[in-house]
Amino acid sequence: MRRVEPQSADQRGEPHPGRGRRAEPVAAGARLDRHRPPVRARAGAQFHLVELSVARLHPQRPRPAAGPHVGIARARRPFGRPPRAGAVPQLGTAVGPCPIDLRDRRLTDAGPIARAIAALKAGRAVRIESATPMTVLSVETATPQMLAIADPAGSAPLLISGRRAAALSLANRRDAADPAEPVLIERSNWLDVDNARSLADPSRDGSRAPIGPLAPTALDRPDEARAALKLARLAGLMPALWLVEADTATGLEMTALAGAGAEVTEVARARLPLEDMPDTQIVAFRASDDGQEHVALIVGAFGGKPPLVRLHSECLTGDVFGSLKCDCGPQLRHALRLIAAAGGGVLLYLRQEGRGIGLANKLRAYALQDRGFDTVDANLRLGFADDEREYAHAAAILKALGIDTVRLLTNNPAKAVGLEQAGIGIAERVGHHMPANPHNADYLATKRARSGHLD
Ligand SMILES: Nc1nc2c(ncn2[C@@H]2O[C@H](COP(=O)(O)OP(=O)(O)OP(=O)(O)O)[C@@H](O)[C@H]2O)c(=O)[nH]1
Ligand SMILES: [Zn+2]
Repeated sequence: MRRVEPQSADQRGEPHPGRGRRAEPVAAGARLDRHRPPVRARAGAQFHLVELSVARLHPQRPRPAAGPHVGIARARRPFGRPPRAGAVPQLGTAVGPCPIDLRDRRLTDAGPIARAIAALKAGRAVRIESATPMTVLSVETATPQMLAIADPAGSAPLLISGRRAAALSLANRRDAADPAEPVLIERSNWLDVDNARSLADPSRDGSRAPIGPLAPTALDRPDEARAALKLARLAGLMPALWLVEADTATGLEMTALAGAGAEVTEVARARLPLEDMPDTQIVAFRASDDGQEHVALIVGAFGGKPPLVRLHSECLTGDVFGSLKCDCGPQLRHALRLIAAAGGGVLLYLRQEGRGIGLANKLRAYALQDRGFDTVDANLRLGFADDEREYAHAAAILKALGIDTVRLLTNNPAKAVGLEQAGIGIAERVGHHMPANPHNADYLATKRARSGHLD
């Protein structure tokens, strides 16, 4: 195992104190694949996540050399903890350098869910460890070779979301036709990697030759199946997984814990003068569970009454490219102007692209909209709920900034409810309407008619 040498201790007090300081050797026996005690998942079930490497699944293959690793700084007093009342950093306040407790850690020592997400995206198997473990591979990313290694008997069934099953007209053939419940489809010899992908991908619904018969079968581990499908969503993948039975005795490569709660850590802060808002700071927060990096823009100085806060969900197409299909770009810029006009407040830029289904899935939804589906039905057809966003990270960031009650800028009551359930008081909901254009008028009407958005 190769390790980057620690830097000398005399760097203390220099502009980046602590970086590389006091790196300690890895404790004897410390291994990536060590088991840690389980923690209670938010849903109430106890899971570990285990990534299975090709090397472990296929012992004849030579193991790659251990990669280089460096120490990663960790704040002694996590920034994620709320500061004292009245101690909200104001503009102009120097932030940092902060005391850091440097542990020697692998760069891959990210949150457990983050590692499982990376594994699924890379086409590797992830085991959801519980009393009845479940090992899955993404239908979207697993190669035929990987599937053959993880499932040499070729018997792995296909796990899809209940909503996708309904779109495939399988719902009425299940015991419980609850769209939130995953569905397991029996393996048959025609169900190969390509056919499974075309089953999962609604853009191929109209073009693929009929495939089947599809035989839904009993699902004995619904909690694990739901957790696995949620992981696929967090990875921005289609909700379809191969359920493989790998050798659990020797298959461990990397152990992680799921459901560690919604902790966030402030990782960087800087001034970011914006047009007409020179007194703005940008703060990056990293979530401990899925590793997602969210951003807070602190505009002006706020204090006293509950600040005006906007939770903006990432929309690459609208925010960056100025897409006319939605109202995100104008909403983002107008929210900042409103916050500045109110004397200060916070905009959270949350990495919830596509209402929580990820960019590729949102673009799949757009392709369905090109074929006549509205924004809600497109999500359902893909196998997702209309809105998959959660607000625990947003609430944790607000608390880290010393905010526990807000005036929330939104037309979406579900957003206010979600934030309130995550522990933030809503003193007032402030409407946030943008004029419609010919390309988004139907979209905005659908959100009012079907998603509960207020006029
Ligand atoms: N899945 C999907 N996501 C979309 C679509 N159009 C925009 N989005 C995403 O929706 C999110 C913005 O949410 P909106 O529903 O416009 O607004 P809201 O946040 O619910 O409500 P407001 O607070 O009133 O703006 C962003 O993450 C966009 O990427 C779409 O057609 N399908
Ligand atoms: Zn948008």
